Amino acid sequence: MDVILRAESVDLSYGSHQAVSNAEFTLRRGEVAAIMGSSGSGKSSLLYCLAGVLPPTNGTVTFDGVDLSSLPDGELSALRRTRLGFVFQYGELLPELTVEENAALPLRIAGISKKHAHAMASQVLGRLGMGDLLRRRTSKLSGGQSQRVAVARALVHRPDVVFADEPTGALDSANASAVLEEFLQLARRQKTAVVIVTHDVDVASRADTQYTMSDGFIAKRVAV
Ligand SMILES: Nc1ncnc2c1ncn2[C@@H]1O[C@H](COP(=O)(O)OP(=O)(O)OP(=O)(O)O)[C@@H](O)[C@H]1O
Repeated sequence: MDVILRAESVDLSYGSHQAVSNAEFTLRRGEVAAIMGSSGSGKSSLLYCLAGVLPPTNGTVTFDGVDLSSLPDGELSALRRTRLGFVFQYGELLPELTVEENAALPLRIAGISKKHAHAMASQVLGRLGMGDLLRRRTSKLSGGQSQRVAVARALVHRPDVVFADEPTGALDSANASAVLEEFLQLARRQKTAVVIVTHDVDVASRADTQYTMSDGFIAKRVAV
């Protein structure tokens, strides 16, 4: 399988504090990688570098053969919008919009017609068991339902890579497990690679590759 994302000798410092040191990371198309480690070990910081959200202090991140630091800001934002997806712990939906409108947002921003965008969103939402709630405002959803909408929004435009930071951390364990299973199944089905930051060993056990961070270093890499 070809490599979609690669980090080489990546450091990230916040002022004098070095949060990531000399990270080497390779992600193939369709691969699921988990990043584990104790609180403050640098997991989110590494994820932000990989996602092109924060530029590394040293080293390079290459997406589909392109060094992210070589892209002007506008091109980097466009790449993030069109080829990447993001899921966070609390979903971060727009409460005034419906389930369908929230999930369709990446397509609408890309200029796709409302009709087409909503058709694609409702298909993904259906796969996540949300087909009966398309017109509900997201302020009226349970935590598990909200997280499914966040997953649908991250996958709807069939990105190459989805970055997920503790995506089910706000859910109870039964709900977390169900949402995660659906998320990874759908990602694998559409060959979207996933980088998932998690504290949960069960979550990491479903990945193809597990990275463990300690004090900013990748201490271990295991192919499951
Ligand atoms: N914006 C920032 N400014 C300064 N220091 C930061 C900033 N963000 C994170 N840090 C520090 O960098 C280190 C790594 O933080 P990071 O959030 O990447 O860890 P993490 O492993 O994701 O932690 P957690 O599991 O608690 O979310 C920590 O010592 C943290 O305090």
